[in-house]
Amino acid sequence: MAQVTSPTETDASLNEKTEIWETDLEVPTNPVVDSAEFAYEKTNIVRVNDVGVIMAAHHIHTKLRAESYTPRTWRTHPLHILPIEPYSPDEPLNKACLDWIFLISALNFSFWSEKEGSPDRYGVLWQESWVSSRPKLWTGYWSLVASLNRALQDESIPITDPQFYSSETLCPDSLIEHVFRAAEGCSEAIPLLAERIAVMREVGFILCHGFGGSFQGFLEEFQRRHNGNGTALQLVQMVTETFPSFRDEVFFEGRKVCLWKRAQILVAETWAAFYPDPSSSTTHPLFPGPSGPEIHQLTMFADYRVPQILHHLRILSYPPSLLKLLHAGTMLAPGSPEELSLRAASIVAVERVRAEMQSLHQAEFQNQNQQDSTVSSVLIDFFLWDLAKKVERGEESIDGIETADMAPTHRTRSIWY
Ligand SMILES: Nc1nc2c(c(CN[C@H]3C=C[C@H](O)[C@@H]3O)cn2[C@@H]2O[C@H](COP(=O)(O)O)[C@@H](O)[C@H]2O)c(=O)[nH]1
Repeated sequence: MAQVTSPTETDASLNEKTEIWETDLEVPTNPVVDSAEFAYEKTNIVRVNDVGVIMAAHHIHTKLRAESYTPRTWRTHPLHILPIEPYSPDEPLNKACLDWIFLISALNFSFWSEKEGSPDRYGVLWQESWVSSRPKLWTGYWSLVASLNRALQDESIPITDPQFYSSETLCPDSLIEHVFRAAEGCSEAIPLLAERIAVMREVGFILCHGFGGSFQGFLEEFQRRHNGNGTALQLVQMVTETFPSFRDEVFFEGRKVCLWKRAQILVAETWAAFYPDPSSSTTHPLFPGPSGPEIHQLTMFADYRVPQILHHLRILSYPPSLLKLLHAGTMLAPGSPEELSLRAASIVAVERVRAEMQSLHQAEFQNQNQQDSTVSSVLIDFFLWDLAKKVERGEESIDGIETADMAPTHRTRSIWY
Protein backbone atom coordinates (compact mmCIF):
# COMPACT_ATOMS: atom_id res chain seq x y z
CA MET A 1 0.00 0.00 0.00
CA ALA A 2 1.53 3.37 -1.04
CA GLN A 3 1.92 5.93 1.73
CA VAL A 4 1.10 9.63 1.55
CA THR A 5 3.99 12.01 2.27
CA SER A 6 3.73 14.99 4.52
CA PRO A 7 4.43 18.33 2.72
CA THR A 8 6.69 19.44 5.61
CA GLU A 9 9.29 16.75 4.95
CA THR A 10 12.62 17.78 3.42
CA ASP A 11 13.75 16.45 0.06
CA ALA A 12 16.52 14.48 1.76
CA SER A 13 14.21 12.74 4.15
CA LEU A 14 11.79 12.18 1.28
CA ASN A 15 14.47 10.50 -0.79
CA GLU A 16 15.50 8.38 2.11
CA LYS A 17 11.89 7.39 2.73
CA THR A 18 11.24 6.66 -0.92
CA GLU A 19 14.14 4.23 -0.89
CA ILE A 20 12.81 2.53 2.19
CA TRP A 21 9.34 2.37 0.74
CA GLU A 22 10.60 0.99 -2.51
CA THR A 23 12.22 -1.84 -0.62
CA ASP A 24 9.05 -2.28 1.43
CA LEU A 25 6.96 -2.30 -1.68
CA GLU A 26 9.07 -4.89 -3.43
CA VAL A 27 6.77 -7.72 -4.34
CA PRO A 28 8.42 -10.94 -3.16
CA THR A 29 8.88 -13.18 -6.15
CA ASN A 30 8.50 -16.88 -5.94
CA PRO A 31 11.96 -18.46 -6.52
CA VAL A 32 10.16 -21.09 -8.57
CA VAL A 33 9.36 -18.46 -11.22
CA ASP A 34 13.01 -17.38 -11.63
CA SER A 35 14.22 -20.96 -11.44
CA ALA A 36 11.80 -22.06 -14.12
CA GLU A 37 12.73 -19.19 -16.47
CA PHE A 38 16.40 -20.07 -16.04
CA ALA A 39 15.93 -23.81 -16.61
CA TYR A 40 13.53 -23.18 -19.51
CA GLU A 41 16.11 -21.10 -21.37
CA LYS A 42 19.09 -23.30 -20.48
CA THR A 43 17.48 -26.58 -21.46
CA ASN A 44 15.82 -25.14 -24.57
CA ILE A 45 13.94 -28.34 -25.46
CA VAL A 46 10.25 -27.82 -24.68
CA ARG A 47 9.07 -24.42 -25.89
CA VAL A 48 6.12 -22.21 -25.03
CA ASN A 49 3.99 -21.39 -28.06
CA ASP A 50 2.81 -17.76 -27.84
CA VAL A 51 -0.17 -18.24 -30.15
CA GLY A 52 -1.16 -21.36 -28.21
CA VAL A 53 -0.98 -19.38 -24.95
CA ILE A 54 -3.40 -16.73 -26.26
CA MET A 55 -5.86 -19.24 -27.72
CA ALA A 56 -5.80 -21.45 -24.65
CA ALA A 57 -6.11 -18.51 -22.26
CA HIS A 58 -9.37 -17.51 -23.97
CA HIS A 59 -10.55 -21.10 -23.87
CA ILE A 60 -9.73 -21.59 -20.17
CA HIS A 61 -11.19 -18.20 -19.26
CA THR A 62 -14.49 -19.12 -20.92
CA LYS A 63 -14.54 -22.63 -19.42
CA LEU A 64 -13.88 -21.40 -15.89
CA ARG A 65 -16.87 -19.09 -16.25
CA ALA A 66 -19.12 -21.67 -17.87
CA GLU A 67 -18.35 -24.32 -15.26
CA SER A 68 -18.36 -21.86 -12.34
CA TYR A 69 -14.96 -23.33 -11.51
CA THR A 70 -13.71 -21.81 -8.24
CA PRO A 71 -11.36 -22.83 -5.40
CA ARG A 72 -14.40 -24.46 -3.81
CA THR A 73 -14.59 -26.93 -6.72
CA TRP A 74 -11.80 -28.83 -4.96
CA ARG A 75 -14.28 -30.03 -2.34
CA THR A 76 -16.69 -31.37 -4.90
CA HIS A 77 -14.43 -34.24 -5.98
CA PRO A 78 -16.04 -37.46 -4.78
CA LEU A 79 -13.10 -38.43 -2.56
CA HIS A 80 -12.31 -34.92 -1.38
CA ILE A 81 -15.40 -34.83 0.76
CA LEU A 82 -13.34 -35.81 3.69
CA PRO A 83 -13.96 -38.49 6.28
CA ILE A 84 -13.85 -35.70 8.81
CA GLU A 85 -16.18 -32.71 8.64
CA PRO A 86 -13.61 -29.96 8.09
CA TYR A 87 -15.79 -26.92 8.34
CA SER A 88 -16.65 -26.77 12.01
CA PRO A 89 -17.23 -23.25 13.29
CA ASP A 90 -15.67 -24.29 16.63
CA GLU A 91 -12.40 -25.30 15.02
CA PRO A 92 -11.99 -23.31 11.78
CA LEU A 93 -8.75 -25.13 10.96
CA ASN A 94 -9.78 -28.65 11.84
CA LYS A 95 -6.86 -30.82 12.97
CA ALA A 96 -7.95 -34.14 11.50
CA CYS A 97 -8.73 -32.53 8.16
CA LEU A 98 -5.38 -30.71 8.06
CA ASP A 99 -3.48 -33.91 8.84
CA TRP A 100 -5.37 -35.64 6.02
CA ILE A 101 -4.42 -32.88 3.53
CA PHE A 102 -0.83 -32.89 4.75
CA LEU A 103 -0.32 -36.63 4.29
CA ILE A 104 -1.96 -36.58 0.87
CA SER A 105 0.49 -33.86 -0.23
CA ALA A 106 3.47 -35.60 1.37
CA LEU A 107 2.69 -38.72 -0.69
CA ASN A 108 1.38 -37.06 -3.84
CA PHE A 109 3.98 -38.48 -6.23
CA SER A 110 4.65 -41.06 -8.91
CA PHE A 111 1.41 -42.90 -9.61
CA TRP A 112 2.07 -43.61 -13.26
CA SER A 113 2.10 -47.24 -14.19
CA GLU A 114 4.25 -49.35 -16.46
CA LYS A 115 0.88 -50.93 -17.34
CA GLU A 116 -1.03 -47.74 -18.08
CA GLY A 117 -4.33 -48.63 -19.70
CA SER A 118 -4.21 -52.27 -18.68
CA PRO A 119 -6.81 -53.59 -16.18
CA ASP A 120 -4.15 -55.17 -13.98
CA ARG A 121 -2.32 -51.90 -13.27
CA TYR A 122 -2.13 -50.80 -9.63
CA GLY A 123 -5.53 -49.69 -8.36
CA VAL A 124 -7.45 -49.52 -5.09
CA LEU A 125 -10.98 -50.75 -4.67
CA TRP A 126 -13.11 -48.46 -2.56
CA GLN A 127 -16.51 -46.83 -2.59
CA GLU A 128 -17.24 -44.47 -5.44
CA SER A 129 -18.00 -41.52 -3.17
CA TRP A 130 -18.96 -40.64 0.37
CA VAL A 131 -22.60 -40.92 -0.54
CA SER A 132 -22.44 -44.14 -2.53
CA SER A 133 -20.83 -47.34 -1.27
CA ARG A 134 -20.75 -48.91 -4.73
CA PRO A 135 -17.17 -50.17 -5.20
CA LYS A 136 -14.96 -48.49 -7.75
CA LEU A 137 -11.38 -49.11 -8.87
CA TRP A 138 -9.38 -45.96 -8.21
CA THR A 139 -6.10 -45.44 -10.08
CA GLY A 140 -3.38 -42.77 -10.24
CA TYR A 141 -3.57 -39.98 -7.68
CA TRP A 142 -7.04 -41.14 -6.60
CA SER A 143 -5.62 -44.52 -5.50
CA LEU A 144 -3.73 -42.66 -2.76
CA VAL A 145 -6.83 -40.84 -1.54
CA ALA A 146 -8.93 -44.02 -1.69
CA SER A 147 -6.31 -46.00 0.31
CA LEU A 148 -6.17 -43.45 3.11
CA ASN A 149 -9.95 -43.00 3.23
CA ARG A 150 -10.47 -46.78 3.27
CA ALA A 151 -8.06 -47.17 6.19
CA LEU A 152 -9.72 -44.35 8.14
CA GLN A 153 -13.32 -45.21 7.47
CA ASP A 154 -13.49 -48.99 7.05
CA GLU A 155 -10.61 -50.18 9.20
CA SER A 156 -10.30 -47.54 11.93
CA ILE A 157 -6.57 -47.20 11.20
CA PRO A 158 -5.59 -43.61 12.18
CA ILE A 159 -3.23 -43.50 9.20
CA THR A 160 -3.29 -39.71 8.79
CA ASP A 161 -2.24 -39.00 12.38
CA PRO A 162 1.49 -38.07 12.46
CA GLN A 163 1.88 -39.49 15.97
CA PHE A 164 0.71 -42.81 14.55
CA TYR A 165 2.51 -42.97 11.21
CA SER A 166 5.81 -41.64 12.55
CA SER A 167 6.05 -44.63 14.90
CA GLU A 168 7.40 -47.95 13.64
CA THR A 169 5.89 -49.60 16.70
CA LEU A 170 2.33 -48.27 16.34
CA CYS A 171 2.46 -48.31 12.57
CA PRO A 172 4.93 -50.91 11.27
CA ASP A 173 5.93 -50.97 7.60
CA SER A 174 3.71 -54.02 7.10
CA LEU A 175 0.65 -52.01 8.16
CA ILE A 176 1.48 -49.22 5.72
CA GLU A 177 1.83 -51.86 3.01
CA HIS A 178 -1.62 -53.15 3.99
CA VAL A 179 -3.11 -49.64 3.79
CA PHE A 180 -1.87 -49.27 0.21
CA ARG A 181 -2.78 -52.80 -0.89
CA ALA A 182 -3.93 -53.21 -4.48
CA ALA A 183 -7.30 -54.55 -5.55
CA GLU A 184 -7.49 -58.24 -6.33
CA GLY A 185 -6.36 -58.95 -9.87
CA CYS A 186 -3.77 -56.16 -9.98
CA SER A 187 -0.30 -57.36 -10.81
CA GLU A 188 1.45 -54.23 -9.51
CA ALA A 189 1.93 -52.73 -6.07
CA ILE A 190 1.91 -49.01 -5.35
CA PRO A 191 5.06 -47.48 -6.87
CA LEU A 192 7.88 -46.38 -4.55
CA LEU A 193 6.41 -47.95 -1.38
CA ALA A 194 9.74 -47.84 0.50
CA GLU A 195 10.17 -44.16 -0.38
CA ARG A 196 6.61 -43.40 0.76
CA ILE A 197 7.29 -45.07 4.10
CA ALA A 198 10.53 -43.06 4.47
CA VAL A 199 8.66 -39.81 3.73
CA MET A 200 5.98 -40.68 6.31
CA ARG A 201 8.59 -41.37 8.98
CA GLU A 202 10.47 -38.15 8.21
CA VAL A 203 7.54 -35.73 8.10
CA GLY A 204 5.83 -37.48 11.02
CA PHE A 205 8.97 -37.20 13.16
CA ILE A 206 9.34 -33.48 12.39
CA LEU A 207 5.68 -32.71 13.12
CA CYS A 208 5.87 -34.66 16.40
CA HIS A 209 9.12 -33.13 17.59
CA GLY A 210 8.70 -29.58 16.34
CA PHE A 211 5.00 -28.83 16.03
CA GLY A 212 2.99 -30.70 18.66
CA GLY A 213 2.32 -33.70 16.43
CA SER A 214 0.09 -32.20 13.78
CA PHE A 215 -0.01 -29.99 10.69
CA GLN A 216 -2.38 -27.81 12.70
CA GLY A 217 0.52 -27.14 15.13
CA PHE A 218 2.73 -26.29 12.15
CA LEU A 219 0.17 -23.76 10.87
CA GLU A 220 -0.21 -22.23 14.32
CA GLU A 221 3.55 -21.67 14.37
CA PHE A 222 3.34 -20.14 10.87
CA GLN A 223 0.62 -17.75 12.02
CA ARG A 224 2.59 -16.89 15.15
CA ARG A 225 5.75 -16.10 13.15
CA HIS A 226 3.85 -13.79 10.81
CA ASN A 227 1.40 -12.29 13.33
CA GLY A 228 -1.49 -13.85 11.43
CA ASN A 229 -0.48 -12.00 8.26
CA GLY A 230 1.61 -14.61 6.48
CA THR A 231 1.10 -15.33 2.78
CA ALA A 232 0.80 -18.57 0.84
CA LEU A 233 4.34 -18.11 -0.48
CA GLN A 234 5.73 -17.64 3.02
CA LEU A 235 3.98 -20.84 4.06
CA VAL A 236 5.48 -22.68 1.07
CA GLN A 237 8.90 -21.41 2.13
CA MET A 238 8.40 -22.59 5.69
CA VAL A 239 7.39 -26.03 4.40
CA THR A 240 10.50 -26.38 2.20
CA GLU A 241 12.77 -25.12 4.97
CA THR A 242 11.29 -27.54 7.51
CA PHE A 243 10.82 -30.80 5.61
CA PRO A 244 13.69 -32.13 3.43
CA SER A 245 11.25 -34.41 1.58
CA PHE A 246 9.34 -31.34 0.30
CA ARG A 247 12.55 -29.74 -1.02
CA ASP A 248 12.01 -30.37 -4.71
CA GLU A 249 15.20 -28.73 -6.02
CA VAL A 250 17.94 -29.65 -8.48
CA PHE A 251 21.26 -28.18 -9.49
CA PHE A 252 21.45 -27.41 -13.17
CA GLU A 253 24.33 -25.68 -14.93
CA GLY A 254 25.67 -24.35 -11.64
CA ARG A 255 22.42 -22.99 -10.28
CA LYS A 256 19.88 -24.24 -7.81
CA VAL A 257 16.51 -24.70 -9.46
CA CYS A 258 13.50 -24.78 -7.13
CA LEU A 259 10.35 -26.47 -8.39
CA TRP A 260 8.59 -27.08 -5.05
CA LYS A 261 5.71 -29.05 -6.51
CA ARG A 262 4.42 -30.75 -3.36
CA ALA A 263 5.07 -27.80 -1.05
CA GLN A 264 3.00 -25.55 -3.29
CA ILE A 265 0.19 -28.05 -3.77
CA LEU A 266 0.06 -28.60 0.00
CA VAL A 267 -0.52 -24.90 0.58
CA ALA A 268 -2.91 -24.64 -2.38
CA GLU A 269 -5.03 -27.57 -1.22
CA THR A 270 -5.18 -26.22 2.32
CA TRP A 271 -6.23 -22.87 0.87
CA ALA A 272 -8.89 -24.55 -1.31
CA ALA A 273 -10.22 -26.91 1.36
CA PHE A 274 -10.85 -24.06 3.80
CA TYR A 275 -11.84 -21.47 1.20
CA PRO A 276 -14.73 -19.58 2.74
CA ASP A 277 -18.16 -19.42 1.21
CA PRO A 278 -18.05 -16.18 -0.83
CA SER A 279 -21.56 -15.30 0.30
CA SER A 280 -20.50 -15.44 3.96
CA SER A 281 -17.92 -12.62 3.61
CA THR A 282 -15.70 -14.31 6.21
CA THR A 283 -11.93 -14.17 5.84
CA HIS A 284 -9.85 -17.25 5.12
CA PRO A 285 -9.04 -18.86 8.50
CA LEU A 286 -5.44 -19.56 7.51
CA PHE A 287 -4.76 -16.16 5.92
CA PRO A 288 -6.84 -13.70 7.94
CA GLY A 289 -4.45 -10.73 7.52
CA PRO A 290 -5.27 -7.68 5.38
CA SER A 291 -3.25 -8.90 2.38
CA GLY A 292 -4.83 -12.37 2.45
CA PRO A 293 -3.01 -15.38 0.96
CA GLU A 294 -1.67 -13.62 -2.18
CA ILE A 295 -2.27 -16.94 -3.83
CA HIS A 296 -1.28 -15.56 -7.25
CA GLN A 297 2.36 -15.71 -6.07
CA LEU A 298 2.31 -19.51 -6.35
CA THR A 299 3.02 -21.28 -9.62
CA MET A 300 1.49 -24.38 -11.18
CA PHE A 301 2.67 -27.69 -9.68
CA ALA A 302 5.15 -29.24 -12.07
CA ASP A 303 4.01 -32.86 -12.35
CA TYR A 304 3.71 -35.35 -15.22
CA ARG A 305 -0.02 -34.84 -16.00
CA VAL A 306 -0.34 -31.08 -16.56
CA PRO A 307 2.50 -30.88 -19.18
CA GLN A 308 0.55 -33.45 -21.20
CA ILE A 309 -2.58 -31.28 -21.39
CA LEU A 310 -0.47 -28.14 -22.00
CA HIS A 311 0.99 -29.88 -25.03
CA HIS A 312 -2.45 -31.08 -26.16
CA LEU A 313 -3.70 -27.47 -25.94
CA ARG A 314 -0.67 -26.40 -28.02
CA ILE A 315 0.59 -24.19 -25.21
CA LEU A 316 3.77 -26.27 -25.18
CA SER A 317 5.64 -27.48 -28.26
CA TYR A 318 7.73 -30.64 -28.09
CA PRO A 319 10.56 -31.29 -30.55
CA PRO A 320 10.33 -34.58 -32.52
CA SER A 321 13.23 -36.03 -30.50
CA LEU A 322 11.27 -35.61 -27.25
CA LEU A 323 8.06 -36.98 -28.76
CA LYS A 324 10.03 -40.04 -29.83
CA LEU A 325 11.23 -40.61 -26.26
CA LEU A 326 7.72 -40.17 -24.87
CA HIS A 327 6.14 -42.55 -27.37
CA ALA A 328 8.85 -45.13 -26.70
CA GLY A 329 8.13 -44.92 -22.95
CA THR A 330 11.78 -44.12 -22.26
CA MET A 331 12.54 -43.35 -18.63
CA LEU A 332 13.73 -39.76 -18.12
CA ALA A 333 16.17 -39.42 -15.22
CA PRO A 334 15.20 -36.89 -12.54
CA GLY A 335 17.11 -33.69 -13.25
CA SER A 336 17.91 -34.67 -16.83
CA PRO A 337 17.59 -31.85 -19.40
CA GLU A 338 14.42 -33.35 -20.91
CA GLU A 339 12.71 -33.83 -17.57
CA LEU A 340 13.70 -30.44 -16.28
CA SER A 341 12.64 -28.80 -19.52
CA LEU A 342 9.16 -30.36 -19.29
CA ARG A 343 8.71 -29.15 -15.73
CA ALA A 344 10.24 -25.68 -16.19
CA ALA A 345 8.38 -24.99 -19.44
CA SER A 346 5.09 -25.96 -17.76
CA ILE A 347 5.67 -23.38 -15.03
CA VAL A 348 6.68 -20.67 -17.53
CA ALA A 349 3.71 -21.52 -19.76
CA VAL A 350 1.10 -21.33 -17.00
CA GLU A 351 2.56 -18.00 -15.85
CA ARG A 352 2.03 -16.69 -19.39
CA VAL A 353 -1.48 -18.10 -19.58
CA ARG A 354 -2.21 -16.42 -16.27
CA ALA A 355 -0.95 -13.04 -17.54
CA GLU A 356 -3.12 -13.36 -20.64
CA MET A 357 -6.16 -14.36 -18.59
CA GLN A 358 -5.54 -11.49 -16.22
CA SER A 359 -5.87 -9.05 -19.14
CA LEU A 360 -9.10 -10.70 -20.27
CA HIS A 361 -10.39 -10.59 -16.74
CA GLN A 362 -9.54 -6.94 -16.26
CA ALA A 363 -11.13 -5.95 -19.56
CA GLU A 364 -14.28 -7.79 -18.62
CA PHE A 365 -14.48 -6.32 -15.14
CA GLN A 366 -13.86 -2.84 -16.53
CA ASN A 367 -16.79 -3.24 -18.91
CA GLN A 368 -19.00 -4.42 -16.10
CA ASN A 369 -17.69 -1.70 -13.83
CA GLN A 370 -16.94 -4.32 -11.18
CA GLN A 371 -14.00 -4.76 -8.87
CA ASP A 372 -11.06 -6.72 -10.20
CA SER A 373 -10.06 -10.04 -8.75
CA THR A 374 -6.83 -11.85 -9.48
CA VAL A 375 -6.36 -14.91 -11.64
CA SER A 376 -4.04 -17.48 -10.05
CA SER A 377 -1.83 -20.17 -11.52
CA VAL A 378 -3.13 -22.42 -8.74
CA LEU A 379 -6.69 -22.30 -10.03
CA ILE A 380 -5.51 -22.70 -13.64
CA ASP A 381 -3.49 -25.72 -12.56
CA PHE A 382 -6.39 -27.35 -10.69
CA PHE A 383 -8.61 -26.75 -13.70
CA LEU A 384 -6.03 -28.17 -16.15
CA TRP A 385 -5.36 -31.25 -14.02
CA ASP A 386 -9.08 -31.98 -13.81
CA LEU A 387 -9.41 -31.37 -17.54
CA ALA A 388 -6.49 -33.72 -18.29
CA LYS A 389 -8.21 -36.46 -16.30
CA LYS A 390 -11.54 -35.92 -18.09
CA VAL A 391 -9.83 -36.04 -21.48
CA GLU A 392 -7.94 -39.18 -20.42
CA ARG A 393 -11.21 -40.88 -19.39
CA GLY A 394 -12.75 -39.87 -22.72
CA GLU A 395 -15.40 -37.78 -20.92
CA GLU A 396 -14.39 -34.55 -22.57
CA SER A 397 -12.65 -33.29 -25.67
CA ILE A 398 -11.38 -29.80 -26.41
CA ASP A 399 -13.67 -27.87 -28.74
CA GLY A 400 -13.18 -24.53 -30.44
CA ILE A 401 -9.39 -24.47 -30.55
CA GLU A 402 -6.80 -26.48 -32.41
CA THR A 403 -5.18 -29.27 -30.42
CA ALA A 404 -2.10 -31.45 -30.84
CA ASP A 405 -2.33 -35.25 -30.65
CA MET A 406 -2.21 -36.32 -27.03
CA ALA A 407 1.35 -37.49 -26.25
CA PRO A 408 2.05 -39.97 -23.45
CA THR A 409 3.08 -38.50 -20.09
CA HIS A 410 6.79 -38.54 -19.35
CA ARG A 411 8.14 -41.36 -17.23
CA THR A 412 10.32 -40.33 -14.31
CA ARG A 413 10.28 -42.18 -11.01
CA SER A 414 10.73 -39.62 -8.30
CA ILE A 415 9.35 -38.61 -4.93
CA TRP A 416 8.93 -35.02 -6.06
CA TYR A 417 5.81 -35.44 -8.23
N1 LIG B 1 -0.26 -30.14 -11.19
C1 LIG B 1 -0.99 -30.95 -10.48
N2 LIG B 1 -0.60 -32.22 -10.27
C2 LIG B 1 -1.40 -33.02 -9.54
C3 LIG B 1 -2.61 -32.62 -9.00
C4 LIG B 1 -3.15 -33.71 -8.34
C5 LIG B 1 -4.48 -33.84 -7.65
N3 LIG B 1 -4.96 -32.67 -7.10
C6 LIG B 1 -6.34 -32.56 -6.82
C7 LIG B 1 -6.59 -31.28 -6.26
C8 LIG B 1 -7.19 -30.40 -7.14
C9 LIG B 1 -7.37 -31.02 -8.37
O1 LIG B 1 -8.61 -30.60 -8.84
C10 LIG B 1 -7.27 -32.44 -8.00
O2 LIG B 1 -8.53 -32.82 -7.58
C11 LIG B 1 -2.25 -34.74 -8.49
N4 LIG B 1 -1.21 -34.31 -9.23
C12 LIG B 1 -0.09 -35.03 -9.79
O3 LIG B 1 -0.59 -35.67 -10.95
C13 LIG B 1 0.14 -36.89 -11.15
C14 LIG B 1 -0.81 -38.04 -11.02
O4 LIG B 1 -1.59 -38.10 -12.14
P1 LIG B 1 -2.38 -39.43 -12.46
O5 LIG B 1 -1.40 -40.56 -12.50
O6 LIG B 1 -3.03 -39.16 -13.78
O7 LIG B 1 -3.43 -39.59 -11.36
C15 LIG B 1 1.19 -36.94 -10.05
O8 LIG B 1 2.38 -36.30 -10.51
C16 LIG B 1 0.52 -36.13 -8.97
O9 LIG B 1 1.47 -35.62 -8.06
C17 LIG B 1 -3.03 -31.26 -9.22
O10 LIG B 1 -4.07 -30.78 -8.79
N5 LIG B 1 -2.19 -30.50 -9.97
